[in-house]
Amino acid sequence: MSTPLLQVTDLAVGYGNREPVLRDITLTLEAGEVLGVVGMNGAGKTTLMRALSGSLRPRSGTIHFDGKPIGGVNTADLARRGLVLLPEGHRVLRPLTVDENLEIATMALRRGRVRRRLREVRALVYELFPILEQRRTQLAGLLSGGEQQMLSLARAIVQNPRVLLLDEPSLGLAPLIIDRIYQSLDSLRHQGISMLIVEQNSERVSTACDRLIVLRDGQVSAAGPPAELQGSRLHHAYFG
Ligand SMILES: Nc1ncnc2c1ncn2[C@@H]1O[C@H](COP(=O)(O)OP(=O)(O)OP(=O)(O)O)[C@@H](O)[C@H]1O
Repeated sequence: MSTPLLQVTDLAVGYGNREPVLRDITLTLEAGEVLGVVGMNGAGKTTLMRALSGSLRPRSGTIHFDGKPIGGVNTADLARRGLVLLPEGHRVLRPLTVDENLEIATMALRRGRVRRRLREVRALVYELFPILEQRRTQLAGLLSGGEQQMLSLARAIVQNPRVLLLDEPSLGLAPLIIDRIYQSLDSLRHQGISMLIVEQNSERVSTACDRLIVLRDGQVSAAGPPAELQGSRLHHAYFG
């Protein structure tokens, strides 16, 4: 079997001197796969994302990306290697226009050929989200919540990810907009981007992922194909 893109083994993560929030976390993300991670409030989902994206150092255990250990590697270096986090909430530069938001994200890539990359990025992003093209000269802070989430996702895509870590991409959005976001995730998947999607509610992510992992109280309480994690099994995994 090929090496998984992400391999997390016996991971423990915590804050300060307190007891670890996450314990014994073992999971894999294969190339081309979409993995859903769900669980109720406080289960540790965001903490997992922080550990995977380099903002929290593991207490113990290992994280490998593309076969190499990455525990302790910082977020910017991980993004350059292709492991990119879309954090919770809409991270856009509110006083700048949509187009400027894309431009800044592209310039942050540091290497040359920014102009050419910017042309590619615009073509890709505006095909994925035609509404953003209509709004390209509008200030990001004046966009709707859904449009800000699209722009936030666009800024992540600019970084050319191999793996996208998405922390509650549907948070606070209307059902129609959530569908729009998930459609775009589906097309990114067809472009070869692997994803780990965290959601509090399993309903929407279950339709989009190959495998679902449930976290409860900092540990994996169930894992399997979404079709097998439903009803009382899912309820028990969430609540015990
Ligand atoms: N910066 C922090 N400092 C200390 N404790 C924290 C910090 N962030 C989270 N925690 C604690 O870690 C535990 C897990 O929180 P986390 O945010 O990872 O859960 P979550 O599953 O993402 O919840 P939510 O769905 O509400 O975002 C909680 O008990 C929380 O209080």
